[in-house]
Amino acid sequence: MPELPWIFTRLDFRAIIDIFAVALIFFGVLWVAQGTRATQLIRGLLILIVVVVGVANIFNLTALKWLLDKALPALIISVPVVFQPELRRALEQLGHTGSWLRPPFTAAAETDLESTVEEISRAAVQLSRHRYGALIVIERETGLQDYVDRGVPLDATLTRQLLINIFYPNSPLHDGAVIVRNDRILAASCVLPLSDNVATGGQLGTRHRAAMGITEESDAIAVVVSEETGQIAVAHNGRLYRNLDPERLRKVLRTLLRLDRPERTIRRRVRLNGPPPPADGLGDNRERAPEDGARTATRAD
Ligand SMILES: Nc1ncnc2c1ncn2[C@@H]1O[C@H](COP(=O)(O)OP(=O)(O)OP(=O)(O)O)[C@@H](O)[C@H]1O
Repeated sequence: MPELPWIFTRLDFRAIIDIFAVALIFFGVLWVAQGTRATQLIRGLLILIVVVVGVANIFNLTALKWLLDKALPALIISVPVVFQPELRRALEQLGHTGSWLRPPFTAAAETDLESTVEEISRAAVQLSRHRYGALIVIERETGLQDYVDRGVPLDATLTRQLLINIFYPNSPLHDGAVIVRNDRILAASCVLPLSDNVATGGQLGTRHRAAMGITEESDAIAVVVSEETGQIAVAHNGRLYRNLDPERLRKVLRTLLRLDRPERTIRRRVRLNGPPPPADGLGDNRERAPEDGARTATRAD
C-alpha cells in the first residue's frame, strides 16, 4: 500500500478543528470587509507584503529583510486602528446575533413602528414637495443616546406635523438630525458623524454623508430629504438608497424595520383566508426589499 503523504499522517480531529477555526476567522474577516473601504486596504496591504517579501527573498536583501522583521509587527498592531469602524461594526453585529432568540419587537413596539413609518413617510413626502431639507434617524438596537444628549431634547410624540415644523427653513431646530425611538422624537438638531467614504464623499453633501455616517456606526436607519433636489433617500448599513418615491420609501422602511416579516404576512393572510404566500418571497424578503425599493444604492467603499 502506498505511503500517505506526511501531511495526512498528521491530520487528526484536533488538526481539522484547528484548520476549520482559522478558515472561519479568514472567512469572517473577508465577510465583514466585503464591500467596504477595508477591501481596498486589505488588497493594498497584501500586494505590498507579497511584493516586498518576494523581492527581499529573491535578491536576498539583508537590509530589506531586517526592515520587514521590524515593520511587520507594527503593521499588525496598526490593523485595529486602521479598521476601527469595521471592527466595531463586526463586534456589534456579533452582539446582535442573539436577537433571533427573541422576537425583534414586542407587540406594543410593532404598533408604534407602524405609526412611525406612516408619519415619517408622509412627512418626508411633504418636505420633499416643499424642498425642505431633513434628516431623520430611527434608532434600532444600537443605542444613540450619545447623539441624543448632544442635541436639543424633545421627547415628543412623533407626528408628521411636528417633523415638518422642525425642518421648516430657518426654524430654530431645522439644522442637524432628528432622532426617533419607537414612536417618539427624542431630540432634534443632533450632530451625526460624517461618513468618510472616499468613493462618495466627494459627490455628496454633508446631510447625506451624516446619514451614511450614523448607519455605518450603528444599525440605525436614516431618512434624508434633499433641500437641493427634494429627493428622498434612506441610509442603512452605510448604503444610501436614493430617489425613492412615497410607495418605495414606505416599503423600504417597513422592510428594514421588519414590519413586513414573512411570518407576519403568513399569519395575516391566514387570518384573512387569503391565498398562501408565494414560496419565493419567504426566505430573503428582508434583505432584498431595500434593493428592490431603491433606484440607486451607494455603498460606502
Ligand atoms: N454632521 C451632521 N449631522 C447632522 N446634520 C448635518 C451634519 N452636517 C450637516 N448637516 C445638515 O445638513 C445641512 C447641510 O446640507 P448640505 O447642503 O451640505 O448637504 P447635502 O447632502 O447636499 O443636502 P441637500 O441635498 O439637502 O443640500 C446642514 O444645514 C445641516 O442641517
